[in-house]
Amino acid sequence: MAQNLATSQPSWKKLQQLYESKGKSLNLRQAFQADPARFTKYSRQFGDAGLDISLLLDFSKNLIDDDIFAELLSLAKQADVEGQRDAMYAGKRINTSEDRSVLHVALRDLRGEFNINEEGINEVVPELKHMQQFSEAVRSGAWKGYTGKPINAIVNIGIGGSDLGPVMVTEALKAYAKRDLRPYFVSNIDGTHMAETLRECDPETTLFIVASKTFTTQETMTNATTARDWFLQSAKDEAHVAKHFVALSTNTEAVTTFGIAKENMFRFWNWVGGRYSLWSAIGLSICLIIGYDNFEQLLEGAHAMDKHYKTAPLDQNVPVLLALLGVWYNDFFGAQTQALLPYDQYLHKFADYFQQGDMESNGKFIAKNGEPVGVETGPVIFGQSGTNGQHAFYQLIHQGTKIIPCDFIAPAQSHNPLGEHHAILLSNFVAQPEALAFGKTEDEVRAELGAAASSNDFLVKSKVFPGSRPSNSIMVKKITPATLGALIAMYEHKIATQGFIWHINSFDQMGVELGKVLAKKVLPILLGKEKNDGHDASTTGIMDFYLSNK
Ligand SMILES: O=P(O)(O)OC[C@H]1O[C@H](O)[C@@H](O)[C@@H](O)[C@@H]1O
Repeated sequence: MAQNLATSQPSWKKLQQLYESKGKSLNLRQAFQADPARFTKYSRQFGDAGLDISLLLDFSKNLIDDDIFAELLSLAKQADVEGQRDAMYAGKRINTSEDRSVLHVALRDLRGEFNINEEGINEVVPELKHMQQFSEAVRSGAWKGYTGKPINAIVNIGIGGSDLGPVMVTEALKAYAKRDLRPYFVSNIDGTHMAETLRECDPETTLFIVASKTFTTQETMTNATTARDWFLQSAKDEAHVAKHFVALSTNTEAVTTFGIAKENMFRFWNWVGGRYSLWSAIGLSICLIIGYDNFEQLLEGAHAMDKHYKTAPLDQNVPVLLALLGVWYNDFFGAQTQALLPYDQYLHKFADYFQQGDMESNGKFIAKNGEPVGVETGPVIFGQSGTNGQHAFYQLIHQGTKIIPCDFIAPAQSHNPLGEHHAILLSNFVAQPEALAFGKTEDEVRAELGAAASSNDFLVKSKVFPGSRPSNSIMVKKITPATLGALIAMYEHKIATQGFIWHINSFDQMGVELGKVLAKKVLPILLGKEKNDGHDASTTGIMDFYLSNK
């Protein structure tokens, strides 16, 4: 099995040589001067006329040339990205540690085009119908609270994948939101999160959605119990819970034990990973806020990207190209991070969402064969909506000592075309990658400063931008539900492709377990039910401090 490790691919060694011989010193000014066709060569478009999706990926400002690009594509071939991708679409149990198939693509395959055969697949469309009926009843006011009033606040109680997707998408598609239905998302076990939310809610008009794949997550169960207690303080009668609490889960037994009726449960299946679950029943809050038809458009947009990823040749395949460029920096340049920089205020949660999407998927040190992976795996994802990031951390991206590959993302059309705002926003979206790629030389700085340059050499040096700092520019026509669906699916497939190359299992998340187990062990000490012993000196010291200060 060792031959499956990324380092055993012949192209891995060739890429190392290419990095040494020219990658690390590649100069983007010279590359663009030498090749007038560079943009044409290193950009791709993805579109779907029916869904009105147009997407441009310009990857010409990357530290690649034709040899490097060809070798990256060979790496994808040698790592059998296509075979692993096909196994995913075929419902093979590619999540080998948990012996599960990985079928979020099935959630978006409403017409059964992928012919996937797995338990539960036939229930996808009926479950969507259930979501449609329920969301329409709530939105129209036909669904009434226990005193006969319509619902005006939705509180989604969930964490991780049962929170981040709905939060990100409802924010991203706020332009489509029903404004008299206020969305809240309570995730943190910190009582403040629930308390502050409840302060703004009325028990007579609030709908709680308890979202948890497993329905055992401590934060979610504790928050849901607190919400139910709060509700019952007013409603008194447990029979009213049915009008105000619904559950999204794979665990019917735990849902009914919690007291939520079966008909108020929206199901999904264990082949839906938490961080890929916004497309399932976990998306109910999205349906409620933007309406079912828009939710379906989101699914259709993702499906269009799923078809592209499944069928486009590697050198035309947008998620594959993004993945290969990421591997190039992550594994050969030693880049530790990847910045996601959407120039769209509605996408202000995009980077937060893909922190889980990427870091939980690819933060792995063991390869699928049980050996140490031997290469650098997933990057640290961070980001911020433009232009805010520019005034916060871009200094380091432009002039720091680290290489930070950036994805700049922007829509051509704004939902809020106020005066010149959008043109100004886009001028920054265009200028930042340009500045990163081409920089400013010492000669240029001297020419600009004139006489002042000769008296202050440090000033001159401080104003130099080294350039040749890599970025992708991704432009879409507009952030519609379908386009957003395609964008999210694009990154999902990018992440999966990298996992395929690194030969890791991108679909489990064992790394979240140990902390949870230890928290359960120390809780009785913090509650004063057990003595503070049995732990290391540091852990004991922290708990002592807490116990004497609480
Ligand atoms: O939906 P659940 O089961 O409550 O899980 C919530 C989250 O828990 C853990 O942190 C991980 O398993 C995540 O992948 C998951 O999204």
